[in-house]
Amino acid sequence: MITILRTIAEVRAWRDSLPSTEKLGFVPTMGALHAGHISLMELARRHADRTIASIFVNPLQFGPNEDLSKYPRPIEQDLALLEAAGVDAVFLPPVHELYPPDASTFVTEDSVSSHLCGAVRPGHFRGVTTVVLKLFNIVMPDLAVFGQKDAQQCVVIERMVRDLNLRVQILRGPIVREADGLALSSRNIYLEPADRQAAPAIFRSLEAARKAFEGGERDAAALAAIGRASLAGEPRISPQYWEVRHPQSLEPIATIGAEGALLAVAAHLGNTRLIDNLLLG
Ligand SMILES: Nc1ncnc2c1ncn2[C@@H]1O[C@H](COP(=O)(O)OP(=O)(O)OP(=O)(O)O)[C@@H](O)[C@H]1O
Ligand SMILES: CC(C)(CO)[C@@H](O)C(=O)[O-]
Ligand code: BAL
Repeated sequence: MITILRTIAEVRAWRDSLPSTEKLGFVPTMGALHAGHISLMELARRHADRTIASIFVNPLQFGPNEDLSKYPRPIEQDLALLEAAGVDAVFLPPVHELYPPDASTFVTEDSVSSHLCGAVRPGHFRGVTTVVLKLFNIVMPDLAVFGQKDAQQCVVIERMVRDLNLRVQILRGPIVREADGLALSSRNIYLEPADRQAAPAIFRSLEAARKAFEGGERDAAALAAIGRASLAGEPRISPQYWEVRHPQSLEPIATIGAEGALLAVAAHLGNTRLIDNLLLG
């Protein structure tokens, strides 16, 4: 049976009960679990002796006009999926357990957070770094797993771990996709049928740029133009950004060199905002 932990004290007692020789793997999530999340649980299980997940829809990373209140919360189904995946424990804190009403200490990463999603979701990564550091301090994992689907989030967390000397190893899990290429996301359930049909055009636009890269194109502006033109063919999709960036600094680049590049897209389909990306080189 999976152990359900709702308070910080319960997590600490569970953590303290583990043999000190055992390695603990941690997978933070916002729930509404799908096969992408489960692949991260499996990755954690392969690299650790015990695995703990968290499910917490973190209010601090949602903007005032975002989908915090309607974010899906199918908790019984999530627990069944975690149990079936062989996860040992799950932390399900209520909001007041993590955020006292007068909380006044927050974590801000000032460089890689400012690009891409950070530029269009002000305060989002401050919410992510704050909650992830808090979760790390509560769970004290040896390793933590994040999905490449949220590529910028991976870069931000890796930077925080480096800059703050956190003793946790970060692993990235590859993007799990539907058969038609759409990256799995908890937000896909918001899509109207016609938007769901249109959505794989996002991945196709990344693939179009990858094909050009494999054909020898190294000019970042040319690759971005190919990706944007491909996406422009799908009228139901309104791109927010389609960028070619340095994979670690997330700064714009002119030419793709030995370090490769991150192709990153965010787009709206109706009221639903989806992101996707692809690493080159
Ligand atoms: N398709 C996927 N493949 C691999 N990992 C994923 C995938 N989707 C999400 N993840 C990862 O799961 C972790 C928890 O993410 P989260 O709970 O926000 O799910 P999500 O499906 O990305 O939801 P959202 O729709 O809010 O973006 C993150 O590390 C995220 O990168
Ligand atoms: C890492 C995370 C669980 C922090 O709330 C969230 O941003 C997510 O689900 O990717
Ligand atoms: N996986 C990203 C969480 C968010 O969009 O808030």
